[in-house]
Amino acid sequence: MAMNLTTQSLRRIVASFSPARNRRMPATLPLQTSLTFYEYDLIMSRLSNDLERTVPACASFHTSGPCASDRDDKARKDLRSHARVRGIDILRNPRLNKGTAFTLKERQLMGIHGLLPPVVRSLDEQMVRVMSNFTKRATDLDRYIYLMSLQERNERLFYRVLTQNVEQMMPIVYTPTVGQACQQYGVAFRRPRGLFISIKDAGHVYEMICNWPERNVKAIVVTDGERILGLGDLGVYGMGIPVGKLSLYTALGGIAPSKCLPVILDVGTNNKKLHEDPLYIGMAKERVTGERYDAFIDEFMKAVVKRYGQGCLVQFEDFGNHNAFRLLEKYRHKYCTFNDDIQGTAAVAAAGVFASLRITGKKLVDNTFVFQGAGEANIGIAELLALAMQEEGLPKEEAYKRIWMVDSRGLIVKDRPSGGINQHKAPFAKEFKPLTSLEEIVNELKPTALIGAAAIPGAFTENVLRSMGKFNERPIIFALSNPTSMSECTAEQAYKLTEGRCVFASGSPFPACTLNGKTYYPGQGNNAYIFPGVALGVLTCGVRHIEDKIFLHAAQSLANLVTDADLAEGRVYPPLSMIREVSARIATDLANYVYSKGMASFYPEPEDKEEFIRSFVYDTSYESFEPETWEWEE
Ligand SMILES: NC(=O)C1=CN([C@@H]2O[C@H](COP(=O)(O)OP(=O)(O)OC[C@H]3O[C@@H](n4cnc5c(N)ncnc54)[C@H](OP(=O)(O)O)[C@@H]3O)[C@@H](O)[C@H]2O)C=CC1
Ligand SMILES: CC(=O)C(=O)O
Ligand SMILES: [Mg+2]
Repeated sequence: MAMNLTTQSLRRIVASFSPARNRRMPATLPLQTSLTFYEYDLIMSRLSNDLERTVPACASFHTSGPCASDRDDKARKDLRSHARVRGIDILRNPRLNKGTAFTLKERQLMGIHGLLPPVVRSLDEQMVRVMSNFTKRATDLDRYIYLMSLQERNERLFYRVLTQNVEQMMPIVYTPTVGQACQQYGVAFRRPRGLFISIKDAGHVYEMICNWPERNVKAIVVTDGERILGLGDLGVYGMGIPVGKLSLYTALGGIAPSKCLPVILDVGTNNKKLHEDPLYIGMAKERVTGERYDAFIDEFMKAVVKRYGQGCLVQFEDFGNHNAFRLLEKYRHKYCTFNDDIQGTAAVAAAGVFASLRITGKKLVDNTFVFQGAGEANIGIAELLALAMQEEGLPKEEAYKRIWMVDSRGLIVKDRPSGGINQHKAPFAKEFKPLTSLEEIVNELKPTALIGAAAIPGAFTENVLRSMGKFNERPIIFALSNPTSMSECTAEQAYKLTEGRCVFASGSPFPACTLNGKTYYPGQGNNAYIFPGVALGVLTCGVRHIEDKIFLHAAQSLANLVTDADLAEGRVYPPLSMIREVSARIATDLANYVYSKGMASFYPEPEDKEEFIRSFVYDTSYESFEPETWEWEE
């Protein structure tokens, strides 16, 4: 039963306490409440003690009882924090701070009256000020720094701004600007955000994780900074990526910020420029590799489970190729984990391909794919497309036959004189002559789809694009490399050189492009369409191991959300303005799927999956700290 905590009922609680504490009694509060600071403080500390006793660290995303919903969890956490924090410290705590939105009564109760300008503003009014400040900044990097400082100051306002202006904000907190911010992290750095664990701390990783103030973390994005977007090894400067990805966990997936932890594992950097950078904030030494590296990652994974439980999701992000695949294999059946660059990217690209088929009118198996790049992203996509073809009844070898890959040494063919074919590339190697130029490869193979993820800017040359237009009525061209500076071609080049016939998507956003009076809206083929929804589904349903079929399912779910109107405008993804809804729908579809396959561990199985999923979505409205408005279950 919900109960309103009135001054009267609070008084009753006070009466039941022992007034043994020796405290100064301040003057009674003005305004409606007649509680004294003494009474108020007593209640808060009593609540704090009770909560410490009664709110256990949740074993899963949601447990029964006090953590039944995110909102309850949050309200209790606010109470706990509130109980300990008073005065100026409230304003310094981004999770509690509401800035000028604190009411007069809250200001008086919490000891912050006079520490803010006298005006009281609503969240919407605060947003107007933020947007005005945001647009006045001279560069995107300035906007990034501005938004990060807002996140440090007032978390709810930050997320309200982000969720209500996704199209405008995503290119700043995410690709491409986050790439620039990482490159200049030494300058952009203001306050540390997330957990920095150095290999020098090996042996103490658990204790360091325990230093993180949140006790109910459910999602970690971790990197070692070796392959940050297509920008290479940025070492600890890569911390911008877990921070940015987790902002999207909350803004797009609705996972509360208190449940998210960004981590950078500092094992050094092989980027010589950083060794000489006086502003570098990490270990300016060559990367540690081999057994010591592996033991460090193992220790990290064990420490995560020890601190946050087996259900804590660990998303590997922007690891170097040589570690990404083997760590995925090592941990995928042992922990709740996935590699976003391999599996998340696979799902978003496959979804784009599935949606494209409605334009080209072809079946998946009727396509010939050429992948430029045979790394994490493209191997992931190729494998998932091969799996999708097998699901359509094609034998595995036949599926691989339709997929051609190109790496830094050229077309991947059997017994290639230049070698370099590892176990991930081998299934795609063909009996064919070795070719090195992409133009030549496209002319020989006449692919229906060309997918680039090699971080070679301009790799889709004029000749390549024209050839794609010559061989196909509706060529599929995906330029997936990030950030924008690494893109294989621009949207404009792709549309112009194929007379507006191509089906185009890019990893980083490109503006709409008008050609012969028709406007095309290029879709953003970025894993941001996948990981927030998958994470939400996995965490709420208690999925322990994230199989590839989950990503295939997410891809199909995303493709199904593309409308005919989207396709008519040239989009193979729903518009970014819909991405929050998309994430909730993917999570709901996943919930249905994982329960039907026995992959969920949260029981009893919720009847209405959509309502179940949506009940966890983080609410960006402010919590009231006026005791009269509190409600909780008895
Ligand atoms: N849109 C999205 O959602 C995502 C985009 N990406 C982007 O994809 C890009 C690649 O990432 P990832 O796959 O993880 O990186 P990897 O380092 O794992 O792979 C890069 C691949 O590119 C190949 N390559 C390098 N030079 C050339 C060349 N001249 N011609 C052809 N191939 C070449 C490499 O060849 P070799 O094997 O011989 O070294 C390797 O196979 C990045 O820009 C990244 O930002 C990544 C994840 C998600
Ligand atoms: C988008 C992403 O994950 C990448 O470019 O690495
Ligand atoms: Mg990535």
